[in-house]
Amino acid sequence: MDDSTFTSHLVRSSCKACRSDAKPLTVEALKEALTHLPNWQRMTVNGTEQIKRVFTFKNFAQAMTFTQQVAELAEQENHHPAILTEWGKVTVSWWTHEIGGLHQNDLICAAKTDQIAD
Ligand SMILES: C[C@H](O)[C@H](O)[C@H]1CNC2=NC(N)=NC(=O)C2=N1
Repeated sequence: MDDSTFTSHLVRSSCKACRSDAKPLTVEALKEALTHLPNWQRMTVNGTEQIKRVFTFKNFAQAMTFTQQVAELAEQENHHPAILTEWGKVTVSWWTHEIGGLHQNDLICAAKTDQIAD
């Protein structure tokens, strides 16, 4: 599957309400997904797997506008990231609190975050 087919499927999806017994992404599914979302990096924070991307901007105001757009996405999807807004730079991290790890919802939100930045 090419990148745009994979990511346009994610962008057209919506987050599902996630319970603590929801299935985390398998290692293979995550690896495959990240080949199509190449700007996102896996990382582990206090034992929790997350995906993170740094977005760059010309100034603080543009970084803040993007931050607000990501906040609106989070409210629409009822799925919420960690966001660090700095001068010219916004760091967005997605993971699923309910399962303490990565879920399909995080891929959907990563693809939608990319779309906001494009
Ligand atoms: C009760 C409410 O639906 C949940 O707390 C939602 C809200 N936003 C969320 N955001 C994220 N990233 N993970 C969650 O598990 C989550 N759960």
